[in-house]
Amino acid sequence: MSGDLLLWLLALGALLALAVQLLRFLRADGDLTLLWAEWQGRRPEWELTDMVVWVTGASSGIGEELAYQLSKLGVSLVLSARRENELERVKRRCLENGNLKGKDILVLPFDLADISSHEVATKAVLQEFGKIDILVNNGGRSQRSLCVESSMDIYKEMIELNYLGTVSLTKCVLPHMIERKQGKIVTVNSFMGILAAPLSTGYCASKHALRGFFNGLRTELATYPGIVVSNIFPGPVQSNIVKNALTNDGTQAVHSDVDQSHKMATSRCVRLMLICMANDLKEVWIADQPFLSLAYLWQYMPTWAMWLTNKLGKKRIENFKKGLDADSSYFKIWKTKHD
Ligand SMILES: NC(=O)c1ccc[n+]([C@@H]2O[C@H](COP(=O)([O-])OP(=O)(O)OC[C@H]3O[C@@H](n4cnc5c(N)ncnc54)[C@H](O)[C@@H]3O)[C@@H](O)[C@H]2O)c1
Repeated sequence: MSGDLLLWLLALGALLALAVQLLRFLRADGDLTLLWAEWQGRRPEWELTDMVVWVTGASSGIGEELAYQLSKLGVSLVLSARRENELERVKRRCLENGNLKGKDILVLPFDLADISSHEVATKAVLQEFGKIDILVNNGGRSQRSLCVESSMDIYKEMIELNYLGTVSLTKCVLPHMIERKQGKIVTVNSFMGILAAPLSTGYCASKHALRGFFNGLRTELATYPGIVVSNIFPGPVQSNIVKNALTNDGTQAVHSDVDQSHKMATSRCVRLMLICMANDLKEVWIADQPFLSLAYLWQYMPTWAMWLTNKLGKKRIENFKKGLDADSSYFKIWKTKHD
């Protein structure tokens, strides 16, 4: 074989490999480290058993699904949110479908925004189970309103609930983890903590603040390698987040029956969250395309990303003004199903 032909064949092979990787990326629903961990890393079924896991926002959406998947792993669960009856419903389903007994699940209602309740809640968990292995800071609320039309109450609530509530609960649990020199602090952030979009200025601010806080905290805990701080950044996921979002004057709600078919299935998002926890990953991105690509664009080519987001943002505002879910009508073609 001539040297030229060999070179051509090698180049063709490299191009094919590149095309395969590109196709893979187009179907990816998580960042590359996370997908590698899913393929080659530790399984949640091996790593997360016999642990005490405290999940906030466990009455709905991502937190509720997390409770169901964790209950199958044989952990002890603490379920928190404000509504006790909803938490009891989740507990019943965990017992029906999981491997747990009644004594393995503590229902602990409290308001995340009421930081005076956090110390008492933490003591209650320690009294019941004697330790906290994983704190999942998941509880939170979104926003659907334009800045010029939003009252300051919205910005106050976003910061008090999403940011200060999470910081406060973490500060209550931290001394216990430091004493044991181990633990995982897992925070459900959002793509809105990496990028930004119209209608969510207060929400974006609270999630960007969380990213800064936990990245800073991790550096302070460098002398405790057994304490892992993980930030999880999901894109759009099926849940009640839009239904419960704060609007202009701080009252509920956008609209009750939103089409969520363009969003990632809650079960898939939670499975990837468990992979993150089992492998002690520090930052993970979870989203279907094209949302995932948008995060990469914001990270590596911010000026282009902002130009594109402005274009898409116009449609987002139009949708909102028509009473549709802001993202519902223009990302459907990319939907990939995982259920
Ligand atoms: N669903 C998405 O598209 C998406 C995307 C990125 C990030 N997130 C984040 O995921 C987390 C869970 O949201 P979700 O999508 O499951 O929404 P959801 O509305 O279905 O669930 C939110 C949970 O937080 C609880 N909560 C709200 N306010 C509270 C308060 N004051 N005190 C205690 N608990 C409170 C709710 O009761 C509920 O259990 C949130 O932090 C959200 O910002 C969601």
